[in-house]
Amino acid sequence: MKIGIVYVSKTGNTEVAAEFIEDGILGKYPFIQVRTMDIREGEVDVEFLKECEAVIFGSPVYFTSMSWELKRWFDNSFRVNLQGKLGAAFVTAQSLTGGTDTAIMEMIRHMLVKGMLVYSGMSGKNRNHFQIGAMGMGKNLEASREELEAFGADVAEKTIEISRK
Ligand SMILES: Cc1cc2nc3c(=O)[nH]c(=O)nc-3n(C[C@H](O)[C@H](O)[C@H](O)COP(=O)(O)O)c2cc1C
Repeated sequence: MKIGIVYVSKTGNTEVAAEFIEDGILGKYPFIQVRTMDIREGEVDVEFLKECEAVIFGSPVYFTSMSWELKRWFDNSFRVNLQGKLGAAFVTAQSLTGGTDTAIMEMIRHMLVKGMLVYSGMSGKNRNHFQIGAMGMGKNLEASREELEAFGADVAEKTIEISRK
């Protein structure tokens, strides 16, 4: 089983969040092959993505939107077929009310256009959080570690559940 984490990070926060999510997946499901892929570093491996059962997208919030680099990736990757795969989204931001929801919704819209099955990560430990996706506060990401790890584990659990059906 494979899960890809595709993200943009300029000052490192979203990268750390991606690593927390990866830790959360592997901490509970060490048999899953997880790859974090930084768009700015050209790390996205399309062949790996095609083999994934789930793909998690991450972005910093830029003026209440996803980053333009992730938008560009979606725009340029219309031939990357992710149909039927589970999708989930996370952002990092400076402010709780700084557009985290709107940025996540933009990412979700792109996943829907790709025919992905979108999952919020809202069950188990995150029952009262992450109603549409996950978020970490950029200035103190360590405070979000536990939630981001739980989000990763939760997405992995749902991926396993769906794949067994
Ligand atoms: C151009 C720009 C626009 C930003 N706009 C917002 C915003 O609208 N709301 C918010 O909460 N944070 C905003 N931020 C803060 C970033 O979302 C936050 O610092 C994020 O964690 C950066 O992620 P990175 O370190 O992975 O690049 C903005 C930062 C930049 C550089």
